[in-house]
Amino acid sequence: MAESAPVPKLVYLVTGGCGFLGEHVVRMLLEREPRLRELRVFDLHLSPWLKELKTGPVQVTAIQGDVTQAHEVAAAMAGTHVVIHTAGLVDVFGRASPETIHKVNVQGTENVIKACVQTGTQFLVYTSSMEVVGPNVKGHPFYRGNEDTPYEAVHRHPYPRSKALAERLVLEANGRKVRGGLPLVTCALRPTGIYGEGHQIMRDFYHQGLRLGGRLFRAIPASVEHGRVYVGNVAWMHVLVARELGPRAALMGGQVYFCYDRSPYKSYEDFNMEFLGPCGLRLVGTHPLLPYWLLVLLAALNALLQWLLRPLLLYAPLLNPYTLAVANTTFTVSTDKAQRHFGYEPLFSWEDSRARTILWVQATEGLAQ
Ligand SMILES: NC(=O)C1=CN([C@@H]2O[C@H](COP(=O)(O)OP(=O)(O)OC[C@H]3O[C@@H](n4cnc5c(N)ncnc54)[C@H](O)[C@@H]3O)[C@@H](O)[C@H]2O)C=CC1
Ligand SMILES: C[C@H](CCCC(C)(C)O)[C@H]1CC[C@H]2[C@@H]3[C@H](O)CC4=CC(=O)CC[C@]4(C)[C@H]3CC[C@]12C
Repeated sequence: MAESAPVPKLVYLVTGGCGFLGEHVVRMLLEREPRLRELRVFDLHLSPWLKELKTGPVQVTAIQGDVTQAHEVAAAMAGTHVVIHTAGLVDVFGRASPETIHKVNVQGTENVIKACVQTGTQFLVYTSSMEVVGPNVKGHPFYRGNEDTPYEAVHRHPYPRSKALAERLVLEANGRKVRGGLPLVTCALRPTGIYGEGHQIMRDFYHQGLRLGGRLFRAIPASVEHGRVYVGNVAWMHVLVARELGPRAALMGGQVYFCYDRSPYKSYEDFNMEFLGPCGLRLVGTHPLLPYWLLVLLAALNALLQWLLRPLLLYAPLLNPYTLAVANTTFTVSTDKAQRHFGYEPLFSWEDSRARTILWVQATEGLAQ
């Protein structure tokens, strides 16, 4: 007898579902999670493309809400089986205050955990970050590391600090009893630098290159490798983890997984050129054009200007002491933990990921910045 299709019965909620990663998670769930009955998309700002999704067989419910408001989170989560918590304030440029970053990333995550307990949501997938590990303030390289590689994780910047605190809360919550008496099963995914369709910083570099007459200038030595992962593969990992947390709770509960695929190890700038090159940009210099001490000085000057100008305007350039340190420290992962624990294989090859990203950069040409 032919096997019948599974009856869709699960309700998922994606926080931050209108963000760069969140949108890919939402679309991936609709494409590849046959057990889905309803998908709730929770975000501070709802995107217009959500309307297009409302015509399919899965009920898509858009919920405008704020993760820092416990009652809004609890109301949105009532009756959900799985929550994928991607919402966060991704700010390493000094746009938001450290307090706001903490509030959204840590308190927001606390609210999600509390809501799981209160409403009986049994599965929580948290989008953490490689930044939870490093690079640390000492600039130690993390070369082809995995989830068990010893590394001195010391953070001073509000963003990695907030992600580390939030991740700890999520992992500690594993096993806590939720409403109805079942144990909460949690796990955290740590993407390295995500790239792909919708990546704002890639778009910024592209427009910067266009303004500079089709050129970008090398600032970081080509020998410094930076881990990158395609957004579609990160989304796919979230979908798989959410699916497997139930059947493999004993193995996966309370675990962390780096998000990885077969994107090549390269410096941040050389990697970007994989996409920006075919779009007509050129990276000038085989070595950094400015000496490192001068970049350090410029980064410090930017930080000072940011502080001085704050009462008048927001000055938040890409170069600051923190971004320079991250870009200038080798951080790459090499692991198969996700494959061993829940059968993850990248859904998109490097060639596909590259082609999709190039098409997207080309399509952004001429768009307002
Ligand atoms: N972009 C990257 O390279 C990496 C990102 N991550 C993590 O992935 C997650 C998603 O990041 P991206 O998609 O890049 O950022 P994003 O800024 O594009 O998306 C974040 C989403 O969260 C929403 N959000 C922010 N504050 C909120 C609040 N108070 N209540 C409800 N929604 C709120 C935003 O409106 C946005 O739609 C974040 O948790 C981030 O820390 C981790 C590693 C790398
Ligand atoms: C903006 C940086 C590159 C500019 C370098 C300069 C000024 C010399 O040209 C980006 C270099 C590395 C990026 C970060 C990294 O990919 C890890 C991240 C993980 C996250 O969770 C959030 C984003 C980020 C911190 C990412 C941010 C931009 C860079 C610092």
